[in-house]
Amino acid sequence: MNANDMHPRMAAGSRLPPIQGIDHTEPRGVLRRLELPEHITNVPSMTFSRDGSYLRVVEGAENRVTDDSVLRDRIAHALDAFAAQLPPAALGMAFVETAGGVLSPTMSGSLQADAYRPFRLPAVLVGDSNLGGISTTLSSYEALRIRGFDVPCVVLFDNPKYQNHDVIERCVDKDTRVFTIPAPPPPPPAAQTASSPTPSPDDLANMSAYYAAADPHAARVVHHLLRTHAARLERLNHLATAADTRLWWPFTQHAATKAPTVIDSAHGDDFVVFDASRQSTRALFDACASWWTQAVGHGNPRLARAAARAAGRYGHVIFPEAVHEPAMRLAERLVASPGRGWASRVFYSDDGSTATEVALKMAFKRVVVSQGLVKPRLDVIGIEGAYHGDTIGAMSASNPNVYNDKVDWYTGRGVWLAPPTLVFKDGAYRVRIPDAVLCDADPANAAAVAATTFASRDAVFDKSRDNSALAAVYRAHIASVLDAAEREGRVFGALMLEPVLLGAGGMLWVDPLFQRELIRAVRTRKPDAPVPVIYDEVFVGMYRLGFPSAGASLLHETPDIACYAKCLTGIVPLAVTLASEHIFEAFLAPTKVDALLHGHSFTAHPVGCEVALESLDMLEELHNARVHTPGSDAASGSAASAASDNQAGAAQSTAITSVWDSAMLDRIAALPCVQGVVALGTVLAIELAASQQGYASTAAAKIVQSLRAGDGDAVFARPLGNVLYLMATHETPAARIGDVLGRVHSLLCDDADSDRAA
Ligand SMILES: C[C@H](N)C(=O)CCCCCC(=O)O
Repeated sequence: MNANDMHPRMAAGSRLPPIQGIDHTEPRGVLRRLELPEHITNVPSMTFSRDGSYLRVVEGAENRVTDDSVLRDRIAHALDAFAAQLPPAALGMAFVETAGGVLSPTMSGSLQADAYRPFRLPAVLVGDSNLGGISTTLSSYEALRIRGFDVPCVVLFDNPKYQNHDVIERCVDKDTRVFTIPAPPPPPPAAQTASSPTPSPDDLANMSAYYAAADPHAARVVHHLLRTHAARLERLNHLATAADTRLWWPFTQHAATKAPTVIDSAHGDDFVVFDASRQSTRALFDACASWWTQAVGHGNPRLARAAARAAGRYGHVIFPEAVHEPAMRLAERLVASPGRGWASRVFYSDDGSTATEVALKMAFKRVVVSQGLVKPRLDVIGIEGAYHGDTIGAMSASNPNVYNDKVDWYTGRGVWLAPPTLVFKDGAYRVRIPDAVLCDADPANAAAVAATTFASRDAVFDKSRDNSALAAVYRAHIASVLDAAEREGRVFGALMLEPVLLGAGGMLWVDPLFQRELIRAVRTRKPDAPVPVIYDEVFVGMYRLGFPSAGASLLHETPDIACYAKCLTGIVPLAVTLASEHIFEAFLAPTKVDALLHGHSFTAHPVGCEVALESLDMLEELHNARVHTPGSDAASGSAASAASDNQAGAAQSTAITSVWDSAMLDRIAALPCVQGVVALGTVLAIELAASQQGYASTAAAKIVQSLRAGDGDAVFARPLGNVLYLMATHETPAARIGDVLGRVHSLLCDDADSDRAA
């Protein structure tokens, strides 16, 4: 039976046998299953035997593939070579065969399932029909499923003695079929094979007869694989065509949407998206870190296993007046870092918005109790352009802006200060000071401070700036705004800020000196009952900028309350609000009604807590690796605060690093179409010069679309108006970051040329 007996369009099949790195010729070389066209004989360092069924890996150092990416490149090369030789519109079936078991190590020491995961090829699991085979088969099965593999079928030899397929069939998921194939005849006695390595004519005849008999069974498996493949294509096409008719996307104008991004899976830095025009998938670099949540890469098996073990142990359990290990261990971990030196309590909720809602309730109660107020109308002190979430309470802590302009219930409840911001442009870090701030400057040095620049990122964060003229200008401005507000009878309930970087507000780098002066001003206004300081670190926390707490490390001030989410887990919704003991004590009273009557059904869900613990482990390992890598930026030490030293132990005195290549940043920042660049930690923001600034601008839309096109270097980014921002993880290879930056630079240049030509 040859290939197109299987499927009218099936032209050929190929088989890439396992890579064991040893000389491997199978004496029973009669497995002539799928003929390979003559010209596919030599793929680098892989030699197909003439009969096309075997790969001979010649012993030799150059062939010991000890790097998974090299291994994957070679397999991709072989598969592309096979696909390329198929007649147009013909269907081929290629099998990449592994050996030694799903979790056996490759040359690099990684587990096979992890090494092949980026391909996420549908897995045909060869089960074990012998005693003990049910457990080995199902363990392998679960190991594949937990890593996100589709396993359309499990195939095992029929063994009437143990009937393993029966139990296996009951235990696999509904999208997996179990097939049995007649077992081959026993091999000739060992003596015989030892004396003559070539198979005896009897054995050859037996095996050929066996294969002929097994063919219909094998054909059933191949038909099933073709059906599941066709069904998968159908589902992906349905996603592409129907998504826009059923889904209601957040932050999306459906009237203006183009074809949706059909994400078939994700791994490492990439989405694997379905390209309906080619009926195939391609990789797309997730430069949005899936709304700023990704820090250790997609499809990470350690996180998947953490979720599975907690799901298995607890599922979900109620939390009020209860405790479970993951929640307790995580709370202790968070109080130690980022809460070191100030936090004592952890309140769990579901997402950034709810974490900031909880923070506001905590701060307001503290003020009411410490200042003996009764039902006051409280205002937050905040920074213009700040974003604290999409729930109405969290929105009310932001000044009127594009995100709340169309929200009918929105009532801004605060006093907001226009922030001085920084960009890197033309070789220097330039402070952009709003007129509102400058008008409080002593005219003598207004001009001087207005043109403040810095030669290095570290200099911007240096505490020695506290004695600068600009600090005095900031102090004067802050005092005048807060005095004016209090004269209007405003009562402050909290200072709430996103340390260092306003995310949704346009990736604005706020002058850390200004935020520090604001914190100090608020704390010294009523020293006996200071207004609580809230750090909304939902975006910038958890090493997004390179530190567990960006505020503590880069502003050199610790808060009273802080919120974390996003990178805390990376794969499941979980948020925390950390608080210091004096905040907690405001809720202590004989009556329940004075308690914090706020709680979500899945508060402190064990899956989220366990995943967060694993995520923190990885983030700290990556951080320590960065800090201890000789010659890395992180190792050189700098303006990051002494306070940070008390954050997560001694290792913390590190420089403000950026994963983005500084030479390429210089070139991008020098482009006329670029107003400025901000590169902090894993975040890069490119502010495009545009007549319309801000979220409503469409200045970055074109380059975002261009970036998504292409194969091999396509990039998924989301604009914030005229700001194109990109995020990487702490694991993203420098070469990949270089490719992405190169692509952005060339598109910006093309854009500039086409604008000039227009
Ligand atoms: C998802 C979460 N609400 C968040 O942090 C998003 C901020 C706003 C993003 C605006 C956008 O991408 O269009």
